[in-house]
Amino acid sequence: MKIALEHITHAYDIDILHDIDFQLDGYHSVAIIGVSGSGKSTLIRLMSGLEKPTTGRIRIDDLSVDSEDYKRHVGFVFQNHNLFPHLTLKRNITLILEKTRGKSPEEAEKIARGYLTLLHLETQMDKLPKNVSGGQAQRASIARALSIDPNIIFLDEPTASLDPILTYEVLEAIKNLKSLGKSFVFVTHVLSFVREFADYVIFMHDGQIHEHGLPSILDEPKTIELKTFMDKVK
Ligand SMILES: Nc1ncnc2c1ncn2[C@@H]1O[C@H](COP(=O)(O)OP(=O)(O)OP(=O)(O)O)[C@@H](O)[C@H]1O
Repeated sequence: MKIALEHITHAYDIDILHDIDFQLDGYHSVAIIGVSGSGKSTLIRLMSGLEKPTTGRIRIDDLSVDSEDYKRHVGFVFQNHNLFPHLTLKRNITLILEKTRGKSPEEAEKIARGYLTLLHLETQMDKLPKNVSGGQAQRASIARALSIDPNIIFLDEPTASLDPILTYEVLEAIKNLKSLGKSFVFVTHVLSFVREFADYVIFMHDGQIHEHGLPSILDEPKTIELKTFMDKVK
């Protein structure tokens, strides 16, 4: 995956991201870490094209993140599963495939079943989100993100609302997706997962990319801010 962040700033009522200028090429699983409020979610939303930066330009795999071509080929998994509550896990997927990808009901059913099975939800697919565990619902939302056959999947703290056992379950499921040959950009506080799954790490501090490098930066932080962060989350 090729990431080009060109002088990105972003403000809500105050400035959140401050002139991020950053290029990366050749990595497939990029973790974004940092303390709460450092701008991780904002950055991943901008990279996925969900929101536009106040100034600057983002290109990923040589496509502007504003372009329809880019948006059609990215999936996003939110902190909470964001499934439609009145639809079964399976229908949450088939609806999107039918409405946004022009799939026939039969094709959509086949794709949904395939990804739900990959995420070990074959016995849960006809249930409503409220009738499955938080981890199962989150795995269904990962299946939904995969179902559109994205090149890149963005995950914003996919286990934020889960207890340690469900967190483990969801992170194991994500690890198993590595063989699909997709790229991943994810925000997480679970450093053991970063060490196992990421091939590159971005550490955000105060709205900037403060330190970045291979996962080994976690063991040998160069800045006091990353060192302090590591001491806190250990
Ligand atoms: N929609 C919004 N409107 C106004 N301010 C926002 C909005 N979204 C985020 N912020 C503010 O922007 C700053 C960065 O938020 P962001 O969610 O990107 O940080 P984060 O590092 O992902 O934090 P967390 O780990 O708590 O999710 C915070 O101060 C937050 O309050």
